[in-house]
Amino acid sequence: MLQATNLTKTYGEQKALNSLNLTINEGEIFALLGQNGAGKTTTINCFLGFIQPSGGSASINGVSVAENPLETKKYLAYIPETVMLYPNLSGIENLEFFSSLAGFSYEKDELSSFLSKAGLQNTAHNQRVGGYSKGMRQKVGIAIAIAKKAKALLLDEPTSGLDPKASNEFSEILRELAQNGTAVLMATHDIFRAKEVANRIGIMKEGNLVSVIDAKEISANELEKLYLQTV
Ligand SMILES: Nc1ncnc2c1ncn2[C@@H]1O[C@H](COP(=O)(O)OP(=O)(O)OP(=O)(O)O)[C@@H](O)[C@H]1O
Repeated sequence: MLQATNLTKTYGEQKALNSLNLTINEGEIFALLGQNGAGKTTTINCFLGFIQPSGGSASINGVSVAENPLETKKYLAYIPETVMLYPNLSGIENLEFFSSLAGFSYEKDELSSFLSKAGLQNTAHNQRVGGYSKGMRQKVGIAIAIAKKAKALLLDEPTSGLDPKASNEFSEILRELAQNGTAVLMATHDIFRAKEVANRIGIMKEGNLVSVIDAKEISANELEKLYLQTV
């Protein structure tokens, strides 16, 4: 579903991303770990079409992002560290607006059911987003992904700043989305969360994907050791 082929991004002399080869299948959650500056956000931005690769390609559902950015955006949902929403609109109104941008028109009760699926408590659906906690805003981001029927979900440090319970709930919902066939690529600094939620974990260093590990085959402690040895 998500495929990087020799994907490279250079800034002057510096290789932010060096010939990345990676395939993430439907229903799979892939977590990218790596120090600040390792190339995680660059990878995500290439899939989003926010930056043009210097070489190689990123494709989604077999379609090249660089050649067909409008088409590939239809397959995608993106959750950054802080989901940007309109603070004066309610959760439902934000969801209505962002799903309409993606070409979907839903009744209020359908919008409400997407927010519930994303784990947002019913009492919050009609409240202004300006009063939401960070975790509640992230859940609206998930609801947008559900409403867009995204085939691929890209997340950049989505649980940073969430309390452990909110982070755990977030992971549960990611797993449900994956079970329904979504391919998930998540950049994170949270080794424990990566181990808990992902099927495979990649460790990046200086633009290179240096290890890819099956999450079932490693404990959180072993993963931390491997991470520290790698970066
Ligand atoms: N617009 C830019 N101009 C020049 N260099 C850039 C630009 N964007 C990113 N870089 C460089 O590319 C490298 C990879 O950055 P990237 O943001 O992908 O790292 P990251 O792994 O996401 O880090 P973090 O964990 O801090 O988010 C870094 O060395 C960064 O300085």
